[in-house]
Amino acid sequence: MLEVRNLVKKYGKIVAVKDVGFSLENGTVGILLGPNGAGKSTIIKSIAGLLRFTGDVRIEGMPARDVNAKRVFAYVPEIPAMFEMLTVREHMNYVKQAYALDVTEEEIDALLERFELRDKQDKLGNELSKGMMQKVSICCALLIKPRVILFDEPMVGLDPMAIKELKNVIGELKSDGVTVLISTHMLEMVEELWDVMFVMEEGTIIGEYTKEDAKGKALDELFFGITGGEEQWRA
Ligand SMILES: Nc1ncnc2c1ncn2[C@@H]1O[C@H](COP(=O)(O)OP(=O)(O)OP(=O)(O)O)[C@@H](O)[C@H]1O
Repeated sequence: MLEVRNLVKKYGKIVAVKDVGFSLENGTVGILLGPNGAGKSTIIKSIAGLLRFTGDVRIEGMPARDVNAKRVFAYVPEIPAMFEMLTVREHMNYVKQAYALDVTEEEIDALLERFELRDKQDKLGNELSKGMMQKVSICCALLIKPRVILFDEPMVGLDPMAIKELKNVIGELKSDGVTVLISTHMLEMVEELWDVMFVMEEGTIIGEYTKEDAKGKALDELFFGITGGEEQWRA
């Protein structure tokens, strides 16, 4: 479960996130939608503990900064950060050791296989394409077996096979009761996955809809309805 209360983030005089609050139950997929600059990444980075902010963020009921919360939390950033001199497999082993995970080499093999990285496992971080880095980042996040996972624009830069696999993974996480929050512009990619949609504009959540509220409407139809139409979005 993920709970966010009274989240405010300022960059100097710019108030990027204005008193945002929402919660996501176990086994639900929340989607953060909104135009460029709405504050989506700032929310994701605040939850991930990468920014100073005011407010309260709880992971499985624990303050997000608590080490026990961090143990069950994973974050896949928009721009993957690699260790230049570690191979793909060494990245996985690094996470395994840092989190003292009880995962086998076979489990690592299976994850690498899923994301077509098995034959790239000996490549160094600085020898990878952006899409490969993203896939390594996803594999490292999944290795933790998190209870709460955040994805910032996860589909951008992935090839169709990886997008398909990622969608399968998100479906499996959901069935396993994991809480998933995804920030994205690619509405069509998350159409079958979402349970709750949070529409952001200028640092606030201006609309929150569940799949039941949507009554079969497509995600883009709902989104453009709330934000004032497709023309405004494209402007
Ligand atoms: N490091 C920073 N310093 C100053 N202002 C920032 C910084 N990062 C973001 N902002 C500002 O905060 C606001 C929210 O930005 P944020 O990146 O959270 O939006 P976003 O919804 O994720 O946008 P996008 O869809 O373009 O990724 C914007 O006005 C942006 O200019």
